[in-house]
Amino acid sequence: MSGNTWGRLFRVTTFGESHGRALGAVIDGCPPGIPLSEEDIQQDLERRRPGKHRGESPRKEPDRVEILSGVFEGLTLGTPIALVIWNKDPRPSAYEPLKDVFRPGHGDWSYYWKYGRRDWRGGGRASGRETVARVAAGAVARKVLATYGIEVRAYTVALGGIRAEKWDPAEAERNHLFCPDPEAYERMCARIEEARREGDSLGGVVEIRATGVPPGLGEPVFDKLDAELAKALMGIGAVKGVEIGAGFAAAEKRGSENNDPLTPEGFLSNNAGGVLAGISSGQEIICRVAVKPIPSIAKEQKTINERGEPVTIRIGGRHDVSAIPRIVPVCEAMVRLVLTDFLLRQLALKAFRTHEPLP
Ligand SMILES: Cc1cc2nc3c(=O)[nH]c(=O)nc-3n(C[C@H](O)[C@H](O)[C@H](O)COP(=O)(O)O)c2cc1C
Ligand SMILES: C=C(O[C@@H]1CC(C(=O)O)=C[C@@H](OP(=O)(O)O)[C@H]1O)C(=O)O
Repeated sequence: MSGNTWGRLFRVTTFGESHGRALGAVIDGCPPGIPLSEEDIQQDLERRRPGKHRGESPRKEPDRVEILSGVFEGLTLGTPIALVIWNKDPRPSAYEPLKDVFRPGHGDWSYYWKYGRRDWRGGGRASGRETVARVAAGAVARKVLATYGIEVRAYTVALGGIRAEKWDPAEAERNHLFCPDPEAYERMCARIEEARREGDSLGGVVEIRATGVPPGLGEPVFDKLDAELAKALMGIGAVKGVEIGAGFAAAEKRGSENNDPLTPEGFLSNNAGGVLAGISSGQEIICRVAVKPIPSIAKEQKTINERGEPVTIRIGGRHDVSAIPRIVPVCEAMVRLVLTDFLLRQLALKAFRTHEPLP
């Protein structure tokens, strides 16, 4: 396994480099009969696309997806779905001066040691641009999950030290805000602008919530739902930590505070974040990811080149000040891929348990 494929029953392979010809995904295992159009996928890609706001990379990528296979007369066929997004605005020449220099914090150094050579054009496959393919695949998962009433939404809850105090997704959606607290949103935007002027970058925290998840999704030991969520989210570039439910705060609580009491009307709290013993409890699934500041910054940094010589660099080019907000739809996509895979596994188990006849 080359590490480019995700999932067991709903399998996703992504391909492509940031400054190559195209990126894309092949999805194997999507059930037949799901309505799917390029427009369905496009709406998710639009939220991730660079160049929309100040503080985001100004690279102008239309990020138009083409469905090459697996869909006929507007419905999935059950056969592999191939999606492609052509790169329209690569500018590899901007990376010529960095060709043999390792940018601190990026994948240049570690890719060099793994492969012995690397695509120096913008981080190649280590680029955040790879996530366009995951968001495209995640849109297909969104359509599958919708047939069971499962929805996933994510928002930024902290950025550059500013915390959201409110969770008002309806308001955020109405005004296209990446943060569910409009007041914190304004301060976050100002903080991004400030960091941009200083030639620096910012990190933050994204919270992802999944509603409508039935109890029973997950596996008991290695493929625990929380383990797979953590793996999927940690697999996004710049993500450095994952919490489920109370997460690290659970370590500070007593059992009497941390347990979620059960009543005939349901659970009284959700410190578990919707996962018990690796299997969904039927409560909302809640995860948070810690996103590090963007490594490519205009401020002066010390590094070395491939000959081991010391070099001082200031990185120019078209970089985001923060992976937030563009990472928000990527987090949603990854959670959708995990839930879709587990939904299909549980449906297979349920059909067997109830001995549903085959045609
Ligand atoms: C949506 C998104 C956008 C990103 N934009 C940039 C960027 O403009 N410049 C940059 O140097 N890194 C950017 N990154 C972060 C790097 O891709 C990431 O730091 C790199 O792959 C190294 O991986 P690691 O941070 O997980 O160690 C972005 C990441 C994501 C997910
Ligand atoms: C192009 C996208 O993000 C890129 C992520 C990225 C990186 O190093 O991660 C670096 C920048 O690209 P470039 O290689 O052109 O300098 C960003 O623009 C995208 O997300 O579509």
